[in-house]
Amino acid sequence: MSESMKPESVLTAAGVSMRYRTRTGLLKRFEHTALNNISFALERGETLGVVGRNGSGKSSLLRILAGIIAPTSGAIECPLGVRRALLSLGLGFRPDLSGRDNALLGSMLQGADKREALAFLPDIHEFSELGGFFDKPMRTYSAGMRARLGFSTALKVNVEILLIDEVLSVGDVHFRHKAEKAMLDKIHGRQTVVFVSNNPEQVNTICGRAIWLEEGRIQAEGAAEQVTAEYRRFIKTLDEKTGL
Ligand SMILES: Nc1ncnc2c1ncn2[C@@H]1O[C@H](COP(=O)(O)OP(=O)(O)OP(=O)(O)O)[C@@H](O)[C@H]1O
Repeated sequence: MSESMKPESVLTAAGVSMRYRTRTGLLKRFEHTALNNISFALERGETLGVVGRNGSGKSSLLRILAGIIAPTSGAIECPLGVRRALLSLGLGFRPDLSGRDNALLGSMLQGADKREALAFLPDIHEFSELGGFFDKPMRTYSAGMRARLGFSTALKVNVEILLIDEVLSVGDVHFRHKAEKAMLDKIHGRQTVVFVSNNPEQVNTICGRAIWLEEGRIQAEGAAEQVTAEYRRFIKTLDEKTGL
């Protein structure tokens, strides 16, 4: 491959570890290693899937990639000015504000100026299919409705790296199909995405490359098809062990 054809890393994780300390009693602390020495490079324009069981460290990794929490050791290297947005259920919404105001705030938090953010609102309203609920406080929303608003807002805003945590797993089938199609359009438009899901089929459809996390370590990394097949085999073995 010539120098000019080489994929360009837009973010790298170098030996990232995350240990959570929780106080479990007056003199007792519990320490848990959620991520253990994770290293990978994210190429500009790629869609990287992250699969793994509950508690394997997927959300912790996304929050670290977004810069919301700092790793206990290791580092995330990302050039200054590269905008990252985390799309996650129940994150960052103000329950007493309406969907409209949250969409406005969310767009501005993700780097849009006020005029741009105001101009996004009709499209966000339409894509989310929230109808009259768009002007109701978000505390009245179901989980699926919150996901619709979050997804529709993130879709509109232009960030270099979109970090998506499980949001396609909620909402009804119609919205899921629509969201998947919109994601694929964005991906073809050279959006860089990290996509976390418990659903290997979905990762296979959407992602080119994938990482499988197991107990905070990278268990496999490579073409999405291969990694998800390995992950499925692992789940099947677990199912068999439990007599399922
Ligand atoms: N703030 C926290 N304090 C203490 N422990 C935490 C905290 N956040 C996560 N953990 C622990 O770290 C581990 C990884 O959690 P994480 O949410 O990253 O996993 P996950 O793969 O996203 O799980 P799920 O699929 O269930 O969402 C879990 O054992 C969890 O209990």
